[in-house]
Amino acid sequence: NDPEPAHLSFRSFINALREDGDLADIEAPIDPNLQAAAITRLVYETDDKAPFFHNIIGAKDGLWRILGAPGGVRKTPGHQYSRLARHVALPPTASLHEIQDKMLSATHLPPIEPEIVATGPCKENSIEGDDIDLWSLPLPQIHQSDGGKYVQTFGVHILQNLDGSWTNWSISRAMVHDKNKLVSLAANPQHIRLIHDQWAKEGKKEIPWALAFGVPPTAAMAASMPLPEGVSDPGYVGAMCGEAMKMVKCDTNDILVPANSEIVFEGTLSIEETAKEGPFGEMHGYTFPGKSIIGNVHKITKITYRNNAILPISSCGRATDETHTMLGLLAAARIRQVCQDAGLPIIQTSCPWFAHATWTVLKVDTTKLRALKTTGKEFAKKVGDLVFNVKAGFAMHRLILVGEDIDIYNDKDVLWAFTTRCRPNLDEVFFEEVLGFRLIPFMGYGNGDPVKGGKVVSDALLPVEFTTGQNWETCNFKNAYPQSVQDQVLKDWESFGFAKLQE
Ligand SMILES: Cc1cc2c3c(c1C)C(C)(C)C[C@H]1C[C@@H](C)[C@]4(C(=O)NC(=O)N=C4N2C[C@H](O)[C@H](O)[C@H](O)COP(=O)(O)O)N31
Ligand SMILES: [K+]
Repeated sequence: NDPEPAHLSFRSFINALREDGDLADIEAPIDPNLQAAAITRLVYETDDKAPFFHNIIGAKDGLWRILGAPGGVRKTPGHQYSRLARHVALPPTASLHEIQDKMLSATHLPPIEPEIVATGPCKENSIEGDDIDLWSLPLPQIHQSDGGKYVQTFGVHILQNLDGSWTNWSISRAMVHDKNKLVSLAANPQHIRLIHDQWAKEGKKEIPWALAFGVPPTAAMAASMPLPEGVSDPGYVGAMCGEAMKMVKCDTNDILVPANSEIVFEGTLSIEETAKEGPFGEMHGYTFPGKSIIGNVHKITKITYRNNAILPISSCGRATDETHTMLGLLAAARIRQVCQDAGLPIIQTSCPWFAHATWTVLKVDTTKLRALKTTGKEFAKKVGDLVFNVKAGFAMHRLILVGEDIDIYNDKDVLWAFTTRCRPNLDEVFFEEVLGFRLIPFMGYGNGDPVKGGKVVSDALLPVEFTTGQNWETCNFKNAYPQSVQDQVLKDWESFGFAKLQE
């Protein structure tokens, strides 16, 4: 067991899940070819416990056990988001808004730079040079039609800009390309792409790189979040946790990795060498068999790993997996921050799972809105012009504006407001000149430019909310009856033979 708490140690995190009754310890031999990912996929689709595979067929010398669904959702009422909460040292009952708040909490704090330690658990074992043969490892096949073995679906890529003033962590998938090579996808406007292009412009041939699996959970959350360019993840996470992240230097380059990482791939990201990447079962729920694109090649010079190392995997696809609960939720969080920093009256933002991280719902402070003396059209354009031109907004293709009476983390509330308060076309502002997200099928496999436009701000605020405020009575049990009648109904409810009401 690690001395660090769950948010700072992947192993402590797994133990915390077990204590929460949120871990399925699976001792049976499990095939890394499809079986582990298929179990993980069904876990996401049934909101069940995180699967921990102790006996992966083909595992040797401690490589590896597998943990699936690190950021999945639970069906346990009141504890639906406890796995995400454990990533950020919040209680298992934490709400999505509280998890977003925690991830935004260091936005205006000075960074707490990492502490460099001489060694750590990630150095317990190593393989280097010609001894590296990824094909000999129990590589997971995540989906049947993937173009290769996606060993990387939940590790953290670590790169620095040219002068080392910025360290970027990010999660991007990568598949095995050769015995010591991976090929990854990171397109514009991702920071891996931006850093890659910076080095290329200086005529460099390769970039020092590391890929750390099984990092402190808070680090995985930060890696999934679009922090502003130039904000180093280690210092941000240090400020968030109130203590320096313990990092060790790679043996074959100067990149720093979390000292208790389960597995570390050290090496370089090639500037010139590219290879076919994909297809991959995507976050929007589709695989287009046989469709591959060109990715960047990473060359591994050394692998270091803990005894009995654990590989985390995300078997992404139809909701609800980490590409919705982390990518979507945290992009929405940054959209809130960007709006607030621009002085817009946005108090909460959500990313409904059913929208597969293509929608962000923004809750507006309509008292402040009325003080702006603006109209729906004007306000929607203002929000879209801001959000669709910052990195945090790149994956989102619809923003929905709603008032305070909507619980934006409740799908029924969101859809009720959207279907009844937003008049198609008249209450919507369309954006065709902004960056679009190719991975969404209506973009990459649809009509029109795959990487430009196709975005909209849907104003689901009624005009009266811009002038004098809500003038309607919601026609539901809580709002259409006097409290005395509601109390009587609730008192009699079960005695009349009805089922116990959920809280
Ligand atoms: C949590 C998560 C986030 C992901 C991905 C995944 C998971 C689990 C997996 C690997 C399962 C699936 C794909 C899906 C795919 C989108 C991609 C990717 O392959 N390429 C990419 O460019 N961005 C991805 N992200 C989003 C990315 O981490 C965030 O955008 C983050 O802000 C990047 O950091 P910077 O802002 O500092 O640039 N992958
Ligand atoms: K990031």
